[in-house]
Amino acid sequence: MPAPRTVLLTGAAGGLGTLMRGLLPAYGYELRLFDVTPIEGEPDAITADLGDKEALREAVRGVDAIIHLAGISLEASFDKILRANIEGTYNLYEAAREEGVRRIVFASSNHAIGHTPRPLPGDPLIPIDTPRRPDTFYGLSKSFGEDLAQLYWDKHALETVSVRIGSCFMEPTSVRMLSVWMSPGDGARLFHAALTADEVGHTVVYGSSDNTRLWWDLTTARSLGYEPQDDSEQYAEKLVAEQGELDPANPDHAHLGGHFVTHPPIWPY
Ligand SMILES: NC(=O)C1=CN([C@@H]2O[C@H](COP(=O)(O)OP(=O)(O)OC[C@H]3O[C@@H](n4cnc5c(N)ncnc54)[C@H](O)[C@@H]3O)[C@@H](O)[C@H]2O)C=CC1
Ligand SMILES: O=C(O)[C@H]1OC(=O)[C@H](O)[C@@H](O)[C@@H]1O
Repeated sequence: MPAPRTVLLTGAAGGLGTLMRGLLPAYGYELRLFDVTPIEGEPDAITADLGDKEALREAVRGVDAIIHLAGISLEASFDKILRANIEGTYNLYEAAREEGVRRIVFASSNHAIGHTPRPLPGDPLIPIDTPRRPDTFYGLSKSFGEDLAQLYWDKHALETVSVRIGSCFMEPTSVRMLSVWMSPGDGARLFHAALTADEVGHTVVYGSSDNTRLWWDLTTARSLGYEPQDDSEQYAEKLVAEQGELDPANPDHAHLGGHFVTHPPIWPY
């Protein structure tokens, strides 16, 4: 596939979308922005809901690829998750199929496998083909998104890289995040690799930096050409001093999904 140039960025108003709006243009992409929340200073951004099939069809028309970040990013009622993440992602894939878009990079999440026990020091890394074990309706919607991506590859030759993102923020803010953090710079490197790698079919990868305390295997991400540059360990001393090391007897620390397993943060809207 020729390297994409015009890329639709859904969820462009959100935290990750804002970081990627800042970083991806340096790779030569022209971003078309889409979000239900208006974006200040971006008069050309498309302000629409993932439930608006006509707006989606227009938004995807003529783009070379899509980075799909839009949706509810924490736990919410099943009805809300159904509309935004399940139906919304389906609507996006249908629009992409109808308009002949060749590749989607899907923001999946570690919460699709959040109920997996976290590896203890010395245990093997979690492989990419570990069974899905969602920790929330939110994680379940990401599991659905990965299956939808597989269906659209097998049936319609629409390619996807599903990125099971750990935590992509400026800095890690918890001891758990030392294992799952993806620096914004590494996030942009990974999205760029996912947009440009040859023949990805449907490839699932973990999205994180090359953290000293990494829990999962980055082999499939690296196979796309991703070369992470960052490691959360520089933040470890401060965070461990404040919070202590993870305690395997604490249910909030026992699984990949952390407190999403026991006390998931609820989406505010
Ligand atoms: N930031 C992170 O560390 C991680 C993020 N992700 C995924 O990456 C994506 C982006 O995450 P964040 O930026 O952190 O979330 P966020 O909540 O800051 O941004 C999500 C954006 O999607 C938009 N949105 C929600 N429902 C919509 C709808 N029905 N139609 C159109 N737009 C809608 C919101 O307005 C918001 O701007 C999400 O899909 C999230 O599940 C996954 C794992 C970790
Ligand atoms: O596990 C995590 O830390 C992250 O996972 C996600 O899927 C959420 O969208 C993000 O807000 C969390 O911070």
